[in-house]
Amino acid sequence: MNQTLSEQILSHAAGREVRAGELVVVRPDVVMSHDSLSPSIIQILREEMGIHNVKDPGQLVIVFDHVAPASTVGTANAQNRVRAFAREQGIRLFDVGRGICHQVLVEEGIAAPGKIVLGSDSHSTSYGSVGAFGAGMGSTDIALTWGTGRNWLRVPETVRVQVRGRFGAFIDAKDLALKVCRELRISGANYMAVEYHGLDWLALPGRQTLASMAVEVGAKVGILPPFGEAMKHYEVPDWLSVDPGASYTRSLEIDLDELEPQVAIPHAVDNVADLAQVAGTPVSVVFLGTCTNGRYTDLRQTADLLRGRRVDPRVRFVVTPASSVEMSRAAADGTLETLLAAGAILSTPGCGPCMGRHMGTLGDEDVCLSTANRNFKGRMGAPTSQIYLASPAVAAATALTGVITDPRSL
Ligand SMILES: CC(C)[C@H](C(=O)O)[C@@H](O)C(=O)O
Ligand code: SF4
Repeated sequence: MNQTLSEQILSHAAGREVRAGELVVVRPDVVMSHDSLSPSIIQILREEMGIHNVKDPGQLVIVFDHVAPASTVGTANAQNRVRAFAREQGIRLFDVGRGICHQVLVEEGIAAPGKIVLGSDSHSTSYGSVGAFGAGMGSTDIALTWGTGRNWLRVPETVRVQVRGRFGAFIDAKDLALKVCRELRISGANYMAVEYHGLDWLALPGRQTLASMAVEVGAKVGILPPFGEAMKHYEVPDWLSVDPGASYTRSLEIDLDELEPQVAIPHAVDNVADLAQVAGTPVSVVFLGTCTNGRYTDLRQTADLLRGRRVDPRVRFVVTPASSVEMSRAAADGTLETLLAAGAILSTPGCGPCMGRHMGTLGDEDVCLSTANRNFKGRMGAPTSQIYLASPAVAAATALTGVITDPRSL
């Protein structure tokens, strides 16, 4: 034994004991793709690889989330082609409005402890929130898996993040994720797994925030052991455990008792500072959403801070729930009503303006405080726009004042 979580999962899949650095050929349990890349995956499969049918339709899932509903005739036609392909091949498809792929696969129980879930999306690290080996791959690799049912992987080395203490008021998993980006930097865990320990008490949404952002330090996988409160209804395979003898490439310790609200400053996710350093920066847009922070708990926390107040008139406050399920929960208990009464603009569940393609694209000189995971130049629209990344609590405080604000000061 003496294995990291990734080594255990890949050993199980390979049918032999493997170690970091080895290559394995595996049959992933799930292969996810979305509206953004499925058209090119179909083209690569059929035209470049000359394979007409997918090997195992039951292994595949397609989710329409990136530009959903379609914004142009081109995207509408592309989505229709993917719908026809999925019907013809018998592939499960979650259509427009169901939500962001990473949220949907967790909600549906498709991503589960010990499974290998490959996705045509870099934030497929998200599946590590439930103890799956979740990894992103490009269109060609995903097409190969569609055609053969298999793919190869290099067993990743692992960075261990040992967490102590508890979050202070208005500080949460997003601040921890940004702090990890600050410490490890953008390529600090290139092709590695980031394994979080000491968070058995953390609820599922926070686990998802952490796992989704692992890719921002270059990681192939971001994984939390599937044990503790949030995982008590999950079935964990008996071969998967936390192995005290596992060896890690690097260990990082973070004390939550000392963690301040963190903000990523334009234009890099690892350009992170304590909020105090950027407090008072004026913004024109606040965006609450994405696979990192668009869940019910994020909406609820924001609504609690906005209740009975109005968003600053200089700010467009865009809210995009991560899924239809999260949105329904927020509708059922008045969370949405509170957000709307405060002046929020509500959009269809999905990626929303995260990639700048629709529903809130930034114009020249716009400054956005976003709960997303990336703030690269031009990511949400105009190259002259700027994106700051922070937690939902910071987003709420900033929406109220029109300048980057510490929620503890409200
Ligand atoms: C469109 C997709 C391939 C992309 C990704 O891989 O992450 C997107 O989801 C993103 O967040 O930039
Ligand atoms: S919400 Fe943003 S980061 Fe997440 S999958 Fe969609 S585009 Fe990518």
